[in-house]
Amino acid sequence: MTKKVMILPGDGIGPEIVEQAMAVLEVVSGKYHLGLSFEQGLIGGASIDAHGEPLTDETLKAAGECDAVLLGAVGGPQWDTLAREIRPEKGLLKIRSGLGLYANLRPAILYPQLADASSLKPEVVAGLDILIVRELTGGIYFGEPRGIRTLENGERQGYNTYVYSESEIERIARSAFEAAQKRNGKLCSVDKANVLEVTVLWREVLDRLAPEYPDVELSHMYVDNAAMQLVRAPKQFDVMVTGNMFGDILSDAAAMLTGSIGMLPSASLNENGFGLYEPCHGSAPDIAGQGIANPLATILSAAMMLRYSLNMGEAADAIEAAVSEVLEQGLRTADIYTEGCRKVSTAEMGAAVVAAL
Ligand SMILES: NC(=O)c1ccc[n+]([C@@H]2O[C@H](COP(=O)([O-])OP(=O)(O)OC[C@H]3O[C@@H](n4cnc5c(N)ncnc54)[C@H](O)[C@@H]3O)[C@@H](O)[C@H]2O)c1
Ligand SMILES: CC(C)[C@H](C(=O)O)[C@@H](O)C(=O)O
Ligand SMILES: [Mg+2]
Repeated sequence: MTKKVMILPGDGIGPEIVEQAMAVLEVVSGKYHLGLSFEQGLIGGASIDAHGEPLTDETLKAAGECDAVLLGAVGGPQWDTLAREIRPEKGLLKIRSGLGLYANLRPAILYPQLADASSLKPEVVAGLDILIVRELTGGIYFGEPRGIRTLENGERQGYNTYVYSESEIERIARSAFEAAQKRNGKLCSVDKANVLEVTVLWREVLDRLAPEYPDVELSHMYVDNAAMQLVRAPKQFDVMVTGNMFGDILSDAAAMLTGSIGMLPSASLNENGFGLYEPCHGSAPDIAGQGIANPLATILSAAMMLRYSLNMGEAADAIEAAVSEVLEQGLRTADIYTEGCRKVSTAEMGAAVVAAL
């Protein structure tokens, strides 16, 4: 039985890090007889250059017909001047929305070997293991109307709409409650219910569902406080659930607690468990082409793919153990480098994970 993975390397460091993750997948596929096969596609600027649009309908369809998708990153300054509709990031939004990938799981886990690389003091982050559950196909990212209009006085005005329907809130809330049940039974919902009606409704829906999950202790926090608490005392959190934009911002902040954004993987799932897997970071144009990007977030995303979408938990465990092993050996890409360690390139890090497997 073969499983087909759509590979979308994207732009910037995307192809560099995806190459390492594929090498890791090929090794585990052989070792654990997983029968993985791969199909390559274009997304982001790479697709704009080839087809004039950031994701073609054909690639979207092909991705949906695979068993899972592994993505690098999209975007870069060379496409910034294009019309808003054909920006590379639109390809990412199109695949998330087109495949119904509303549940974005972003685990921020501190590998103990990286305690010194964290932005916080080792004693504040030791043992950190947070799961951010971010709603990914709604909220202000997708709300209509949106655009830039000219007012009667000739001034231009930009506008977006922050909307969530009850059903959208309910399904992401259930994903978060269920995740909390599998972990430590603690769920913090993050909103701005002191100001925004859309998140008053968000809070109401969470409260309404809470009795169905008596083993989960639900709390609420305003997003500004949550940002502060994340960098003050992050271990108070276990599972956090929030909307699209707050989740985008909080997960980048959480990344630094683990040492680097280059360590944060993600899974984006639809209601059937079909998923797209990608690092939380972007295409890092400032270091693209230098061979120094950290491939571990992508490699860990590949592990999440094996676990969540392909039912290959043993191989996922092996990849995570191999990542831990290379960190134990003192290998560090530049972003997680601390004194006394050995600085390695993207390719060396990938090869070390393969060797550890
Ligand atoms: N999922 C995605 O594809 C995604 C996510 C975020 C940003 N973007 C896009 O990427 C482009 C650049 O955005 P940005 O600079 O704001 O964010 P970014 O995440 O690309 O980079 C932010 C900083 O983190 C560093 N960094 C990121 N990933 C790294 C890695 N694996 N190893 C080492 N260092 C790493 C970069 O060098 C940079 O200094 C933009 O076009 C943006 O829209 C895409
Ligand atoms: C590139 C952008 C559209 C994307 C987002 O905002 O979701 C990115 O920042 C992310 O976190 O995956
Ligand atoms: Mg982001």
